[in-house]
Amino acid sequence: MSTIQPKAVPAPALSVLFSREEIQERVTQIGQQIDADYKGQSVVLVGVLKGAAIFLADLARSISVECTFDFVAVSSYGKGLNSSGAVKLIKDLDQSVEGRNVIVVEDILDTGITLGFLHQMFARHRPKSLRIAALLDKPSRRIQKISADYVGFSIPNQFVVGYGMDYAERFRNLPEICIMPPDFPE
Ligand SMILES: O=P(O)(O)OC[C@H]1O[C@H](OP(=O)(O)OP(=O)(O)O)[C@H](O)[C@@H]1O
Ligand SMILES: Nc1nc2[nH]cnc2c(=O)[nH]1
Repeated sequence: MSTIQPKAVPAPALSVLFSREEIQERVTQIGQQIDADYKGQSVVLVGVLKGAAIFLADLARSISVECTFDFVAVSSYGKGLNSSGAVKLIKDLDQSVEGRNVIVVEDILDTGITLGFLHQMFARHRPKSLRIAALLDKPSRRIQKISADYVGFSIPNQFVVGYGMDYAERFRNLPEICIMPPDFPE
């Protein structure tokens, strides 16, 4: 197993869970699946900031059906490893999605609280269709009953960083997805 050593501070190494090649291959496959599912139609990719930004950027370039982007932001986690359980909308959609094919793009589906909240909210906008693409899924952590239509990888209960995902806002720019050791200093 390969590791990444954070440079700024003396800290434990991060072990690589998925390499950039593995991620790219899976994102390409999801893009092909979306192309097949929405052939001849257009989609709105709605990214959930900030974690999904990099996945959305790669996924969008892996699909060839007509697509537009929008972004929402919610707050739920703060800076630690555990959810507060409360979701608040910080940034709403810029444009109406009524009658559109919406794909909500998330980096990770964990307790399901964030996507449960967003799914309910988007359903009220009466889209033509509403689906979820989550790069990572941690089914063992689920509190809210929700599943993604497109899943990159199903993973066990480990806190991960990289490819958009952070620990206290750090490591979002790692091209790999790495496991954060529980004793990592804040
Ligand atoms: O299924 P859940 O338990 O709700 O967890 C998933 C959410 O947690 C992360 O967001 P975070 O609040 O860390 O914000 P970020 O996207 O800005 O990193 C992730 O991006 C999801 O939005
Ligand atoms: N960065 C990060 N955010 C999360 N939010 C819910 N689970 C995770 C995780 O494993 N990593």
